[in-house]
Amino acid sequence: MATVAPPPHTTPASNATHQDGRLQLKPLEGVEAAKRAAAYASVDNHIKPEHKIIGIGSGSTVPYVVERIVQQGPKVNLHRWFIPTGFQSKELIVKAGLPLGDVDSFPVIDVTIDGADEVDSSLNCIKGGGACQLREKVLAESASTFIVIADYRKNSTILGEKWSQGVPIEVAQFAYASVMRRLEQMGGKPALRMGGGAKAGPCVTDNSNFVIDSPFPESLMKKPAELSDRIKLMTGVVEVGLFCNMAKAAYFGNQDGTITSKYAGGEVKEGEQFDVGRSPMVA
Ligand SMILES: O=C(CO)[C@H](O)[C@H](O)COP(=O)(O)O
Repeated sequence: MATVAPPPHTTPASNATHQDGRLQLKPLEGVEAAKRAAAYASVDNHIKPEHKIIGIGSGSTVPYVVERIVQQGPKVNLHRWFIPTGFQSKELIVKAGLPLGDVDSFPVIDVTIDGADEVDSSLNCIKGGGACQLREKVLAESASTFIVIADYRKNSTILGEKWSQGVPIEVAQFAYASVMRRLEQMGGKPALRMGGGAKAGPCVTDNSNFVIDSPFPESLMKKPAELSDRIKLMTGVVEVGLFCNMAKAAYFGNQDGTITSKYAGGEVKEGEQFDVGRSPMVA
């Protein structure tokens, strides 16, 4: 673990207000409550005081990771650096008043925690729903420990079971049409991701590339590592939103408030109670 000096300008945001030793949190229910529980559990189990370089993923579940890290307190956070996986992730770190680092300065990361669009029974993930998969995969690979968090909607046996939008594939703008054609030839149903109402034309990533989303038949999706390698070899493909054999653990928040956790060795813990109101135990 790197030893780092506290940055002079950073003052971590204050913790959630405490009353009689318990956190006063915003009441949540449904999917948001599930996301928060998964995120809190992942931080409590994997972000320890000795962890100084921390990768922060992207998406709507990761803000709860940052919230839980802030609850660990400025004493420990002032001696850490937090590495973002894109613009949204950087803003999360800065607005939380946590020390912002970059992967150039800290190429070796202790722990990266990130969301996922879907996770299979072997912890292979579809990622890139927010078009951040390139930087996310760099930080996932650079981390000694990569942890995935999600709500119950993402917990699958085979990829593609619940996430129907397809595998997000970041491509060079110049090459998108030829990659689309190659993906069709291998059985995909590719679609160029558009910018949505806010932007006429395609979605453009933080790296100035396009994203193609492509579902594939189950015969291909049940061997995600092979599929990822085939796609990655196509000229013009920058990164594939399949994260295979990378996650050490995945935490899912359930509808009933419990947590399901899956581990790289195959262990699964179902229905564990998790009390989000209990303040994190940080030495
Ligand atoms: O890969 C990602 C962005 O590219 C996100 O981590 C993934 O889309 C999950 O997002 P959310 O937490 O909002 O479900």
